[in-house]
This record gives sequence, structure tokens and C-alpha cells, in this order.
Amino acid sequence: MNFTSGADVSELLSLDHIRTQLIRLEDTIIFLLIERAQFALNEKIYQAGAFKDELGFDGSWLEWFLFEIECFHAKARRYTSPDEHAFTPLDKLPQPLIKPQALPSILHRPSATHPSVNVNSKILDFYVKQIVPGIVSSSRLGLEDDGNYGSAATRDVEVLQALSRRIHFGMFVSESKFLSAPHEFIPHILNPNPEALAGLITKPAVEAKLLIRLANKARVYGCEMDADGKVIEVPDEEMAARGKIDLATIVSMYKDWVIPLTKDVEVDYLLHRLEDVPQSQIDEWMKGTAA
Ligand SMILES: C=C(O[C@@H]1C=C(C(=O)O)C=C[C@H]1O)C(=O)O
Repeated sequence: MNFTSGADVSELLSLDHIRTQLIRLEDTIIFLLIERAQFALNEKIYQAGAFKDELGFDGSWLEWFLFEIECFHAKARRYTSPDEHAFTPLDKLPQPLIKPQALPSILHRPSATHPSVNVNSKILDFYVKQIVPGIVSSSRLGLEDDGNYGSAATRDVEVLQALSRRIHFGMFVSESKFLSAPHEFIPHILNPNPEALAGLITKPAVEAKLLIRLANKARVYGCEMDADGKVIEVPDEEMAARGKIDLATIVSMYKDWVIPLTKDVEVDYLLHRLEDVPQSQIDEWMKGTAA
């Protein structure tokens, strides 16, 4: 999302604009997964303490990569942008070396007592346990460990950052939906009802269209071509072994993880949406029903 200081907030919060960003992120995530799929599983990089003697770090090689990369990015003020969420707790990251950008206020930020929504620990868990094993086809590579620990972890961090950005976009989706009909959401926020809020934000037709589009993108982006540039037709079930990526893993990743976690973010954001909001504003929004 382009957060230049002069950006028009109403444009940034239009649901169509946000959905366009989410569709564009599908391309980024598919291509980054294709890059990771070039390397073997290298299970050792996900095992806590496997490199403790070398690194003096209790976590896994990947968690060490995340920490070191996020420390550098934090100094460059990455995590002062509302669409960026670190996997490392913010209090363990260095302060920015340059002043934060003067960004338009888009999201509702209740008092500091409520930490921003962050589901990165769940993202890391499903990615390591479900996604990596699904996309690295040892049958294609013929080995489980190719020793490319740095390259594999670098690709993993890129995928994790893109997945985090996509899933936490749920906050912008929620703000957009809330402002378009605050009176629908307010009763279920004042008397917290996550199920009712989930029902209001869920759009089955949008999700169904996404999964079809995603499969088509994975087929096209993951296809192989011969020397003449002619596409080598491969049945979906053989893509893992003969293509660049396993199509089923990408679709199930969105269906079983990305979309549900995005909706969790949407609901969690809404549950805190009225904190620090004056009663007069809530009354005004509720009057909107009389209009
Ligand atoms: C993101 C949205 O909210 C929900 C989550 C979706 C997703 O994660 O792709 C799609 C539709 C909705 O169920 C949206 O309405 O676009």
C-alpha cells in the first residue's frame, strides 16, 4: 500500500483499492514460493538449537535469520509503517535511525495499552510445518538436505514477510468495511460477538473467486517451457515433480491458512475498534441507521 504522506486516505481505504493490493500480493507470494522451492527441505534450519554452538542463539537458523534481518530493517524504520509487522517482538528490535515517515492516519489506533494485532507466530508455525514440506519436492530435487541453508532461509524470510503483509492487510479491510456501515458492527463490538463480526466480514464469493484465480496463476507462473518457449503441458498432480511449484499446496495454503488468519485479523481489529472513541461519535454512527 502506497503510504506516501500525500496519499488520499479515502482512496487508500476503498475496498476495491485494498482488494487490488491483495490480488497483487498473490503474484508476489507465488513467485517467492517458487524461489524457495528450488532448494531442498533442509529441515535442520527449522530445528531450535541446531546451530546453537555456532550462533550462540537458542532458536532455529530461520529464527536467527528473521531476528538479524528484522534488526536491520527496524533501523531503516520498516516497522513504523502500519502495513508491516515484525516476527521479532518490537521491544527486542533497535529503534529507527531515521525519523518515521509522516504518514496519513488510516487505521484506528486505540491507546498504546492495546498492542497492534499480530498473528506472525501463527504464520511462522503453519509455514514451517505445512507449506515448506509441501512445496519442496524432494522427488524433484532427489535430496532432503542440499546444504543451502543461507539461500533457503533468505527465501523463507521473503515469503514470511509477504504472507505477514497480506494477512495483516485484514486491518485495512476491516477499517474500510467498518466505516462503510459502522451501525452494523457497533452492537457486536459493544457486546463482543466475534462470530457475528466474522459473519459480517466474510464474503464467500470473493473467497471462491480468489481460489480459482490462484490455481490459474500457479499453473501459469509455475509452468516449464521448452527451448522454443513452448509451454510444457503438465497435469496439476504432476506439477510438484515436473513444474516449479506444487499447485495444491498453494491453493490449500490460502484456503486453510491465509484467508482464515486474515479474517481473524479483521475480527480482532474490529473488537478493539471503539476503544478510545468518544460516545458522541458512536451515537452519531448509530444515528446513521435512522438515515
Ligand atoms: C479480505 C476480505 O475479507 C475476507 C477475507 C478474504 C481473504 O482473506 O481473501 C476474502 C473475503 C472475505 O471473506 C475481503 O472482503 O476482500
